[in-house]
Amino acid sequence: MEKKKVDYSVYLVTDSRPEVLGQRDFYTVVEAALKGGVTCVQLREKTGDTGALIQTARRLHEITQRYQVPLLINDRVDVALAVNCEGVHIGQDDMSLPEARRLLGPDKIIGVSASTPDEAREAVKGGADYLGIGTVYSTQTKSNTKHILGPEGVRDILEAISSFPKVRTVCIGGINEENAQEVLSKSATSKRKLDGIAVVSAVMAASNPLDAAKRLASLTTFQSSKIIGTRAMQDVVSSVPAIVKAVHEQTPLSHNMTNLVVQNFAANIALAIGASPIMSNHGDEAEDLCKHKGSLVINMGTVDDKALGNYVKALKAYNRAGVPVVFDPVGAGATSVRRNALKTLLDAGYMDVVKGNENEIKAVVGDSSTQQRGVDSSSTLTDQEKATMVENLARTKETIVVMTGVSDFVSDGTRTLQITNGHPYLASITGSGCTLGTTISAAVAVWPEDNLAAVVGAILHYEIAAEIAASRNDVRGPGTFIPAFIDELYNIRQNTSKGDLRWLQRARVMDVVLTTTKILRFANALKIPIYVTTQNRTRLGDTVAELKPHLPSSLVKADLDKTRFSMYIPPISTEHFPFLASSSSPGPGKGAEVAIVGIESHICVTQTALDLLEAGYKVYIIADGVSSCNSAEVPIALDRLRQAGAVVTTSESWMYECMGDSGIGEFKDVVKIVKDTMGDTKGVMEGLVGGYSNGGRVSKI
Ligand SMILES: Cc1ncc(COP(=O)(O)OP(=O)(O)O)c(N)n1
Ligand SMILES: Cc1nc(C(=O)O)sc1CCOP(=O)(O)O
Repeated sequence: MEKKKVDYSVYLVTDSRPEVLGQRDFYTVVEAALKGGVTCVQLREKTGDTGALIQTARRLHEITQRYQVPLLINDRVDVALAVNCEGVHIGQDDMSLPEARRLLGPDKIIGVSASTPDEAREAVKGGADYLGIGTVYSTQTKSNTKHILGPEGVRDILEAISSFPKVRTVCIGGINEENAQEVLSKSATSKRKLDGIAVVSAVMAASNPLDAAKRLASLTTFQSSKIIGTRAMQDVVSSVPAIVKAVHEQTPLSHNMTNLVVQNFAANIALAIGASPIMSNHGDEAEDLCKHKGSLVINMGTVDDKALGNYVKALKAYNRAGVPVVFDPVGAGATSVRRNALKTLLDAGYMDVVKGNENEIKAVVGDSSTQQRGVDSSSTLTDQEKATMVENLARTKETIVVMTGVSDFVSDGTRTLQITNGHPYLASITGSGCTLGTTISAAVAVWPEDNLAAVVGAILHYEIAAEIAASRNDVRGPGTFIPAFIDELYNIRQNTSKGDLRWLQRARVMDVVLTTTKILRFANALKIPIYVTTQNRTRLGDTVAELKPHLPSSLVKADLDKTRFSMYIPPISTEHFPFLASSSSPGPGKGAEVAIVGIESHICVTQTALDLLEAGYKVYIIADGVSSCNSAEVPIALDRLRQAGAVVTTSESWMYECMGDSGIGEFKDVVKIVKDTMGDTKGVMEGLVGGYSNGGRVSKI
């Protein structure tokens, strides 16, 4: 058994104690686990004399050999030598690694336990073949565990050994069917991920060890490259340089099954961004190609029956290998042939990213209201509707959805971003949408920990290159744009690899405005007056476009530009909200309530709230509707305002407080708003739990 080829994906560590095994026969249980798909076995016996241990090891080795699975002995080099099995696993307090290597020789496997980055570094430098990284979660199986690492601690260790690509890694401690995928995906870094999970009780104590092993094997094989969780938009954008650099350094294989029109262009784009393209439309080749751990693009631009069969074969092969697939349903709504092809492909497997223009995404959703003409990209939806469509689709399909257009919308079902980079020349050349798919494929291949960030990175790389190319003096139209575009894709990745990130200053990414939209829809339903201000409009920009449909003139009582940080400026302060204690002018009256949403909680929101409180008003701060460029400012500002007498609450809580009674006529409308925005609210609130708000604001970088 060649040690380099050992599969560590489902690593069984045995335990023959009755509290784990019950009355069952030890060998029968291990053999059932092997039948279920265990790929490596460690004999771990903490008691008993050496003679008995050698006997057990010898018998177990006969079994594991039949399944061509390596047997390793926990702690005991002497026993491994006596039975001539494949190797040992040693802990930090056991025989030293150099001594074990001296006794076992270069061909035997030596695994070493690591619970810190230092221990891991030392073990890999000392020549360990694999690391057992633990303890991940608390466990009943081992009493003297040191640190509970969680997936993040495992990730730190993987990070620490990123320059040792040959050493293999498994995690151990409390791993089971429930948490296996989470650990595998959350611990992955851009450079490496775990090679497997090591379990004791999840198999040894399972009522059906064969099925338990089978399920664990399927979880590790289908290790998805996506993580659903909420991070601030800034986190997504801050990963972009590392993503572009990772493509440059890792040269991932981008396997394109694409239409005849763009094959050559797609290969050139892949090379320009640093990927390694292969244009293979033969489904049977996928089985070999997916082993390179790159990614697959299925672009159904010139689909026919034969092509469809090939796509299905390739999709299944990549899914089996857990390697990402980017799907471009070109022209999906145009003909019944394409609609059927779309259905076949969606039923055949899992797509990590679905990318299309508005009509194509509508076809994926199953909306046949628009008859698509060819592969055109006409638009009937508002930005808000597009954002909602990609978000809902991403949530139901548990994938990343990209809707391209003048603005691109990207969502993982929780985080929804709008990107407004690019240049009209992209719409004047053939294959620009298709080759964006190629660019995305390279990014998701190197950035498994966050597919959304990978997709955003790819879009920014692609669209900013287009902007820079279009602004060059030598570009006079779409024809001269193409070579300049390829050059700029190349320049961006070269510059990024040298740390020059000036290109990224052009990024225009917005978190789709979540809470403020909800609050405005609510204000519309209940006819609550709205006051709008902007801070130095000419320099910092107008109120964001997404909010405009929710700002009818009948409700907007003031829309002012200001330089003062507080919104409490004339005529708001003089006519609408006069100082209650001294003013005799008509105002909303004592006890009138004002809810505040908006940006820079520690500046404008704070100053406005303090002024209104001083003037005698009851002030609600909608915590999930305020933000700051520096997220650490938000909780400090909210604390201060709470102490000053403001009510700090959530959008939903405020809305129900305003209504007071489900008997009111508008109640049904409000419930609909709450339901429509449930996903947004969840995402924003998860951000808040992390200590800050990223909702209700527009952040530009
Ligand atoms: C795969 C794997 N990883 C870690 C351990 C723990 O080994 P060790 O540190 O020697 O502790 P004991 O379990 O032997 O007390 C392991 N056995 N296997
Ligand atoms: C053998 C072992 N080593 C650990 C470490 O942290 O190094 S935890 C552990 C026991 C793992 O058992 P279970 O999968 O039943 O939780």
